[in-house]
Amino acid sequence: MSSDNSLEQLADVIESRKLANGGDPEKSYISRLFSKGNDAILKKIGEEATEVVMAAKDGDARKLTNEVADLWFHCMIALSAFDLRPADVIAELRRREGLSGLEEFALRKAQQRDKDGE
Ligand SMILES: N=c1c2ncn([C@@H]3O[C@H](COP(=O)(O)OP(=O)(O)OP(=O)(O)O)[C@@H](O)[C@H]3O)c2ncn1[C@@H]1O[C@H](COP(=O)(O)O)[C@@H](O)[C@H]1O
Repeated sequence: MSSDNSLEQLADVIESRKLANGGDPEKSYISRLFSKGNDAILKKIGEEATEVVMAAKDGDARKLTNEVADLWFHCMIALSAFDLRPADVIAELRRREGLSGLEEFALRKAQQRDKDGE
């Protein structure tokens, strides 16, 4: 199974856990998080990102894998809250393929200068 498929399958589960789709905060962690609102979801992303940094600093590869999984999972809940899908993020990454980060940065700065000069 491709990783794209795994992410899309998890996104389907997350979608099904929305309260509007019958998700039950008593039975589902995801539904409980949705019931707490966007701030709670974003707070979890901040916590999980910090845990990723700590695991990497500790040099603990297994912990890093677990923490990145937690981070991706909570980012997917945030995407779902904004009615976005993993495919939207993958499309954005594909759009960037072949464009060096440094080139992209220079392009963005030039566009900003043009905009400021308007
Ligand atoms: N991939 C995950 C997944 N990853 C992490 N988590 C939960 O995310 C929570 C956050 O972890 P923390 O380390 O912050 O622990 P916590 O107990 O919440 O800590 P505090 O917030 O209380 O500080 C934990 O309860 C994990 O169980 C997940 N919960 C669900 N899934 C997937 O979502 C599916 C549906 O889950 P439910 O919505 O619970 O049915 C599952 O079958 C899984 O496939």
